[in-house]
Amino acid sequence: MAVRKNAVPVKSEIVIKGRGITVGFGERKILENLDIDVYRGEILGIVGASGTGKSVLLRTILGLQAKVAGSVEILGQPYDDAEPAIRAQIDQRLGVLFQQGALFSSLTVLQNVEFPMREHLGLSPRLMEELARLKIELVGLAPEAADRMPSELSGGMIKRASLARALALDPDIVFLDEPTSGLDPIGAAEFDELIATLRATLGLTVFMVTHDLDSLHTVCDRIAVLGDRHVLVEGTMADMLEFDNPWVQKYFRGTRARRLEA
Ligand SMILES: Nc1ncnc2c1ncn2[C@@H]1O[C@H](COP(=O)(O)OP(=O)(O)OP(=O)(O)O)[C@@H](O)[C@H]1O
Repeated sequence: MAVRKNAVPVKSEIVIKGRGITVGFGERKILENLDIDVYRGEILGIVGASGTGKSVLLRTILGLQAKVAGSVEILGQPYDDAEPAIRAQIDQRLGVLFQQGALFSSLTVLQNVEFPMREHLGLSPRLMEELARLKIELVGLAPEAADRMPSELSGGMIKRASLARALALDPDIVFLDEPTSGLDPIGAAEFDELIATLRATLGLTVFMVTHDLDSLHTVCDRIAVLGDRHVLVEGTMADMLEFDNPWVQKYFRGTRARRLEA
């Protein structure tokens, strides 16, 4: 299924600005003096060899991982050292889909989607339920899925339910950690299609950690490659193909990549 990139982002407004980010565990530095910009409306794919720190970067931007040095601005405001009230305001504009979906196993899909609404919005139960059901529909789940427990869902449905929860507060930016991992190729392509559609219709900015070359080809406007503890290269797929680095060349021009181009 061909995915069209409907909304071409204008490279003007930076919505995530990371500068000099350094993160270490004990003596071991995972990220060092890393700079990153994410532009409003774009789908940015973060790639890199296993263990290069992609998830650590995502967690650091979100303030879930302590850094040794550096700063993070989100939506034009300092985020990492913001007052709790300001930070809570920014948090409401962010949605996150963690690698394993991370739904609350003891809550139904509906209750999972309602969870952030209950935390942040003072809505009546009826309105909250209506909104949550809309989000569930938005991500392509059947209405009946709302009343299922996470254990009763397929991998693809879990991803969609998690995305519905990530969208619960109408975020400006969505963070996705390997959203298509564990999905079969058709499920993965459908998920990519969903991301592209949501970006086009809701104007989302998407920060996506992925190993999925299909996603990089079909939905990402830009790609940032992590390596040697920082962003080795960032740009379009065409830029990746031109970049003179053995790992980047092998990754983007290797057998699996060539199969995609065929
Ligand atoms: N809490 C932690 N304590 C110690 N080391 C950690 C911790 N979290 C991550 N690491 C280490 O940091 C490095 C980067 O981890 P990270 O999960 O960000 O890698 P990744 O690039 O996302 O990998 P993958 O593609 O395999 O998911 C790894 O070596 C990992 O073992």
